[in-house]
Amino acid sequence: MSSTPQVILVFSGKRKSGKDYVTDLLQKRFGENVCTIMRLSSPLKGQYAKDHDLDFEKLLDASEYKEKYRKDMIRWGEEQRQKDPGYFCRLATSGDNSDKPIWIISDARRKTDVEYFKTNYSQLTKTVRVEADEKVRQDRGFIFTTGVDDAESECGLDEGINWDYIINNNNDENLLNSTLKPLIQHVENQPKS
Ligand SMILES: Nc1ncnc2c1ncn2[C@@H]1O[C@H](COP(=O)(O)OP(=O)(O)OP(=O)(O)O)[C@@H](O)[C@H]1O
Repeated sequence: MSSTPQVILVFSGKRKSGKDYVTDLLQKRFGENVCTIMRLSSPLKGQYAKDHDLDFEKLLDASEYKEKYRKDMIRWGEEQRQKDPGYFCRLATSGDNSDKPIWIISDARRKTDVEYFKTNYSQLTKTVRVEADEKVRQDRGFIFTTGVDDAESECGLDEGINWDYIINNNNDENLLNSTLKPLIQHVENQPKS
C-alpha cells in the first residue's frame, strides 16, 4: 500500500468536460507542495508503451499517435484490469508524489476505479463529476468516435454513482466557482498534519 494522504478527490467526466482544466485549477489553489494530480491512464500508457515498444512521450500528448493507439490501448488495459481491477490505481498512486496530503485522481473511468478508492481509503475519498454540455465539449474539440465514446472506458461512470460533488464546467466562470466552493471548503477544513 502507498503512503496515506489526508484527502483523495476522485474525478470523472466525459471527454472535453474539462477534467484537466478543473484539476489544474484546484492544484494551484491548494498548492503544488501539498497537492498532487495522479492520472490512472499514465501508468497504463507507460506499461502499454513498454509492452508494445512505442514512444511513451508521444502517447501522453494529444497527438495523432495517441488517437491511433487509443482503441488498442483500451483493449489491453481492459485485459490487465480483468486480471486485477486495482492494478492501475495502485500503480498510479505509488509514485514519488504519494507522500503529499492531497491526492487528485483526475481520470476515473470505471466503477472499479471508484470502488478501489472507496474500499482502500473509505474515510478519505470524495468523488467528483465534471459536467459540460455536449455543445460546449464539441467547441473544445470533442468529436464522437464509435468504439471509444460508446465503450465502457468512456461510459462506465455515466450512471450508478452517487457523486459527492458535481462541478458545472460550461463556459460560466461564476457557476464553475460556486460549484467548486463546497469541495474547496471540504479540503481546506481538513486538519493540518
Ligand atoms: N472552464 C474553462 N474555461 C476555459 N477553457 C476551458 C475550461 N474548461 C476546459 N477548457 C479548455 O477546454 C479544453 C478541454 O479541456 P480539458 O483538457 O481539461 O478536458 P478533459 O476532460 O481533461 O479532456 P480529455 O478527456 O479529452 O482529456 C482545454 O483546451 C481546456 O483548456
